[in-house]
Amino acid sequence: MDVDLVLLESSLWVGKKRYWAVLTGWHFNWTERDKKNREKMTVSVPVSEVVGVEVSQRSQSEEADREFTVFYVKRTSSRSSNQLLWALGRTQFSCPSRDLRDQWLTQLRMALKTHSPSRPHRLLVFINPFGGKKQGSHIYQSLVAPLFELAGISCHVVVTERANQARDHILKKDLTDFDGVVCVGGDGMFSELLHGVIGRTQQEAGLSEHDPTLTLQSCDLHIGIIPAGSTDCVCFATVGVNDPVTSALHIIVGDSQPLDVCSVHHGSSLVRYSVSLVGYGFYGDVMAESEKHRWMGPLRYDYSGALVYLRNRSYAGIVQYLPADPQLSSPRDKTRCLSRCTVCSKSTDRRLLAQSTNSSSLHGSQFSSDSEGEWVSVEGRFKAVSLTCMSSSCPRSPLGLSPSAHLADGTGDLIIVRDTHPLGFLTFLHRHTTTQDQFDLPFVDVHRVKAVRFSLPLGTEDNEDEDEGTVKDEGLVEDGEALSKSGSQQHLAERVEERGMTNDRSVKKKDLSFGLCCSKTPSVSVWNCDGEILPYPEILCRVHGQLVRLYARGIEDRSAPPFTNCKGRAFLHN
Ligand SMILES: CCCCCCCCCCCCC/C=C/[C@@H](O)[C@H](CO)NC(=O)CCCCCCCCCCCCCCC
Ligand SMILES: Nc1ncnc2c1ncn2[C@@H]1O[C@H](COP(=O)(O)OP(=O)(O)OP(=O)(O)O)[C@@H](O)[C@H]1O
Ligand SMILES: [Ca+2]
Repeated sequence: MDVDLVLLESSLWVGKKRYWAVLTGWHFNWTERDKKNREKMTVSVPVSEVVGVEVSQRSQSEEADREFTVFYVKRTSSRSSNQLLWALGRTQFSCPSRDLRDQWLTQLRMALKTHSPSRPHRLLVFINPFGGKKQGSHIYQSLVAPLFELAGISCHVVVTERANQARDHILKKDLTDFDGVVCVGGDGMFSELLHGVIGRTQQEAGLSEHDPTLTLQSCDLHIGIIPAGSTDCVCFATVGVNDPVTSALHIIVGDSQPLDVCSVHHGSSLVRYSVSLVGYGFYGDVMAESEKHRWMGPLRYDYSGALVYLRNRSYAGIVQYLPADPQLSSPRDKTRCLSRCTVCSKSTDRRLLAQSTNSSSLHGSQFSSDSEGEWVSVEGRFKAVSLTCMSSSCPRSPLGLSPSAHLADGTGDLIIVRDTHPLGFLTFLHRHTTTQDQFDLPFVDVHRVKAVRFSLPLGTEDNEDEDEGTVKDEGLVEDGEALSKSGSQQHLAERVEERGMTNDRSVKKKDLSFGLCCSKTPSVSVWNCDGEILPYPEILCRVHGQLVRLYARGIEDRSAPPFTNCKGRAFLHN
């Protein structure tokens, strides 16, 4: 039963105003009282959102000895975008006596310990000094580190010197002291942490990541994201805004958001994990093109997007998918996955039930296609084929690639854009930036799925060397590790070009060797996997429900009804 017992209550002063303050296990409330002792507005802070409590920093004086300051999460609106931000609120209280001040300090600190137990105490922080606008180190030092210090979190900070350093650190070093890992960077940095955390967990559980039918072990180590990249899609889609202070506060209060992860396989090897976009055709070509223009920073995507759009390419392929249960939800049901989403909670319940009824546990058990239903096949020419495990909203597209996708329902949304005239495709793209339905177009289909397979029709040029062997055989996976960006990304991009798959330069290369017969546009594209290029078209994707946990709580619903206090009176939530 949810009994909200009073731990401490007394009169307190804030400036010249007198308040009646009440601390229960769940809330710290203070209500202004006028001279006639009538109650005015109450401010209420959930104990779970108290960041810290401090004695007065002023030089010792009798007055200062009776003061304490409470720091807490305060919700504000961004002036430019009207998004909900979290900021640090602070209120300095003055007590009638030093004794009472000490009681408040003790009770508040105790309430924090007992009623907010999932907070991290020690974090491993990786800063990419070169992500986005190269502000990672500055953002961390000026905005984040002071908040962690205030909250009593101790951090081991690694400023990366190379790509994949964070991933390798997580895979190999002793992590026993850490409650979570945090990246200061963009989606690429998040992806490093994702691969490190999943890989480490499977190593310790003795499970092979390469077998797409295995149910992987979900990861306990939480991941925090301080956005400092170019797109920061994972942060935006799980928090609702790209703001370092908001993200730092979600980490401090120990929020926990499960997240679906898609494993991408080629031949008999795992290639990568993805949480946001596995995209072929347009998004693959944009990523391949944008790697050549990294120096432009975040603008490279618009520039490359326009170039690729103007090329007006489409690609032949066979898309097969395993549909999710249509009774549970639909990508066109116009709902949004918000904080405490019921669709995701039901998925959690089903997972827990499956675990408890399975004699051992779900981990390591087989995902059998037979028991999972029938594969559906679609063959044709496509402008874009995209799979996303979540909405993939970002500042460029505030509702995302699939506005009704769920963060933690164990499914992904497959978006198939068939070949169409350029104006139609532009309409589709443009709708990502508005509230218009991008799926309400005759050449677009969207399906909620558990797995996807993509292959090339027989006779497609790339088939010649595609079926030669696994990814490993081609030397693209080193020691069974997932592919990585930057250094190896460069290498991959070169290989892509050599194979004449993505861009005009590659066509020229082919022209040199094959003459006129190959002056047509490339017949295959590449996959964009959360910003990484996969230079072979034939892949199998499987969605793993709630494989990792982030320090986030999903997007908060701004239209939620106002809180009421224990006496039923309306009050302000800080
Ligand atoms: C008319 C305006 C159309 C604007 C269309 C905007 C659509 C935006 C959709 C964004 C979806 C982001 C999904 C997130 C993916 C991340 O995991 C990944 C890693 O960070 N980022 C990208 O792949 C980065 C992908 C970036 C894709 C940018 C595409 C920009 C298209 C611009 C088209 C211009 C046409 C102009 C015609 C002359
Ligand atoms: N010190 C480093 N030097 C070079 N590359 C690095 C370094 N540290 C990390 N990286 C790599 O840089 C890549 C890009 O970084 P990051 O994701 O932080 O920024 P971004 O690409 O600008 O943002 P986004 O991924 O959101 O588009 C990552 O894939 C990461 O592996
Ligand atoms: Ca999902």
